[in-house]
Amino acid sequence: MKEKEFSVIPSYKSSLPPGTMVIGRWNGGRYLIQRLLGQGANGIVYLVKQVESAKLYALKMGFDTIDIQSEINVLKALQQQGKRRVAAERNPSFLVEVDDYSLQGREIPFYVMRYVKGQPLRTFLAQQGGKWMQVVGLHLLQQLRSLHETGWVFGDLKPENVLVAPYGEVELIDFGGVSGMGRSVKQFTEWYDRGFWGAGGRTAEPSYDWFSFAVVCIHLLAEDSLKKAANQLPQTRSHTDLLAIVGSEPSLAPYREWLKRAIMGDFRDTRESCAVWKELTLGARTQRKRIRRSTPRWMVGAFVVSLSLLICAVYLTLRF
Ligand SMILES: Nc1ncnc2c1ncn2[C@@H]1O[C@H](COP(=O)(O)OP(=O)(O)OP(=O)(O)O)[C@@H](O)[C@H]1O
Repeated sequence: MKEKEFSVIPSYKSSLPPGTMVIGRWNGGRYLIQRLLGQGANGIVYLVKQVESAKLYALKMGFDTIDIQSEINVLKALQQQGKRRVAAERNPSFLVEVDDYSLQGREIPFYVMRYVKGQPLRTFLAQQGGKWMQVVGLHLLQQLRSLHETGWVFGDLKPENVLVAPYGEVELIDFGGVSGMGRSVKQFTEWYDRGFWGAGGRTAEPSYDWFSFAVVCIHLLAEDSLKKAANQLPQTRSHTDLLAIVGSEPSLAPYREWLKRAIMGDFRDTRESCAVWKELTLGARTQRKRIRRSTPRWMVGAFVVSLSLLICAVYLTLRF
């Protein structure tokens, strides 16, 4: 697993102020820093304006050349595959430019990517409500599906790596953990790692991502129970704890069948996992609608009373 903490932060790892102009050493691209978007173990991400086009982008400066280069390689490969696919369903131009920036005598590698206007998954659900998991989950699985179908596994799937736009569209960010199918997962985070739960190996395969996504759901919808289970000793901790949470937490009820199958790695492929998710969540929604649409009891009562009064009135009129 990658080392995620730094004891002393050297100046090139601290963020640059807004207004700083980043000029690429090799391509000469000019980007004006607007603000910091986020900072992780691998680098710092800024919102920048490309001077030539005045367009907004996200620019990531890496702390480690090898790490950022492997991230760039994955993005490039995905880009190529995106272009090759007849109608690349998504905008293929995620990666815009790769270059180095000279700062205090150091060459800092950076890449420019599409700016994703969205909120981290946890913030989005906290603001919009847990029910949105149905929509967001499907979009996320569809993203994983296109990744898997092109031979990649996301690996380090966790709430921080998922940005959600206002209508629930999802964008995965941080491709540092993406591994080719069949290789070893190169970056992971304990709770979402199936090895941590003794539920399987760390080979990059679709089931690795299904498992992580299942834990993401449990984390966001039943956090206390997950914390309790994760804090057990490694000898006692196992995926059966996760299955028990899934079986007992009411907030997970709409996803129960999907979660159990994901934890057990029990889908044929990610296409099937999308279909099952869709069926379960759509099923739950139509059922709710049906219940909401059925005629309220008071209305039925009122109708019966009015009908009886009408019959009496007609009877009395005819009689006299
Ligand atoms: N394309 C983007 N558009 C908008 N915001 C972004 C984008 N890419 C990254 N961010 C923001 O920057 C933060 C850090 O980015 P990223 O996760 O790529 O860094 P990292 O160093 O690889 O992090 P980690 O420690 O999770 O490995 C993200 O959590 C997100 O808030």
